[in-house]
Amino acid sequence: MNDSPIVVLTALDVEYEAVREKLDAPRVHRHPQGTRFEVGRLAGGKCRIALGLVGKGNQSAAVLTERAITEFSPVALLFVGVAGALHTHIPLGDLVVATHVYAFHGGTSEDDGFKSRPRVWEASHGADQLARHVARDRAWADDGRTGKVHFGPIAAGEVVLDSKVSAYARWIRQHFNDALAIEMEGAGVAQAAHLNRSLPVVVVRGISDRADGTKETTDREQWQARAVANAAAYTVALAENLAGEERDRARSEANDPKGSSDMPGTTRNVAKDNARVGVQAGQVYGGIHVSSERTAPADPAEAIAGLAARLQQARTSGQLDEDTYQAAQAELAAAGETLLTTAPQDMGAVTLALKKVRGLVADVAILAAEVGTIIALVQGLS
Ligand SMILES: Nc1nc2c([nH]c(=O)n2[C@H]2C[C@H](O)[C@@H](COP(=O)(O)OP(=O)(O)OP(=O)(O)O)O2)c(=O)[nH]1
Repeated sequence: MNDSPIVVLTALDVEYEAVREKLDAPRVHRHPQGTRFEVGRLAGGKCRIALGLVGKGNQSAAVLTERAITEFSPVALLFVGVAGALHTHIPLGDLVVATHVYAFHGGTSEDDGFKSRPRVWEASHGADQLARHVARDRAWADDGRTGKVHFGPIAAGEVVLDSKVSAYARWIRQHFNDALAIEMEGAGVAQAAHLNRSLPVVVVRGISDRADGTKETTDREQWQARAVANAAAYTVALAENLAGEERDRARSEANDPKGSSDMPGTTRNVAKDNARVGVQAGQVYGGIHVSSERTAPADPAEAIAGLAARLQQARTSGQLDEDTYQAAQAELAAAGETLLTTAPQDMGAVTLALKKVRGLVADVAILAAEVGTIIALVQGLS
């Protein structure tokens, strides 16, 4: 089953903290270029979240969204943050979920004035439907939250709007009249998701100011923390639902109901060494998995090299945090080196290093089992 996480991105520390506190013992996942993510399961839930901080603005949001997608291959991407309301019927603390995101800055300046050339990204149908379902269900608001969820366009630009009468305010009212909220990252995130096979993305914003000249006051009244707490509660419920749908999809793919009764769920043909396996079938129903069954190499050095590659994969997929990964690789390298320089009857040091690796990767059962197999191989040498 696909255990890819759902990536949740935020711009401000207050937003990051609101999501982080929903995670059970998150582990740091460090990208080689220094970006730090935290990966963990939702407390009391099944969904795995990779949480990141992209900072303010569409440009860094786009670059770091791309980075997060490459790093985690998520099943969906959620952006959680605060925003200014553009319509007076949306009170502070309510949520706006983007049906589409306008990048409102595009345009051409001509002799007779500025002409709008916006770009727009629409939420995927499935994600939009699920987001509305979670909003209706309101289980996320069980702890007494009162915020309402509104669905509509969000305008994303490069300025913090804090006026009702400025040129920007007039521009947005005139050209993006149906936008419910304004913020600074949605366009970058949506663009990056679009460039990655239109990965489903949902932008969730808690309304923390009215974009009308009173932002300083509402900020002082802690509306950012209050609004984003609502947004985070809703978002984690949405993440659980998205992950649940993904599990259902994977399960139904595995037990395809169209499968014929005389075809068993799983047929295993294992070829070893140079043997060949042929399959003849008129019609095959259900998911087909073609894979070579990995048989453990008999050579411990080869087995150690293979394990090093799988440690790297586990780090990339978020199963191992950066510090654990580095420590395990260091012990494994020591084991590999000692193996090459030590007489077969004196393999104690190699076994000890491998046992340390096994302790470090104990949380990932398949890796721990693989280390166990290598230990047995090494012990067989002496
Ligand atoms: N464009 C825009 N973004 C907003 C507004 N309100 C709001 O919360 N946001 C979102 C998008 C940004 O991630 C972030 C900007 O808010 P901020 O509090 O950091 O803005 P600021 O630069 O005035 O804050 P400060 O550091 O000067 O205190 O919050 C708004 O009215 N316009």
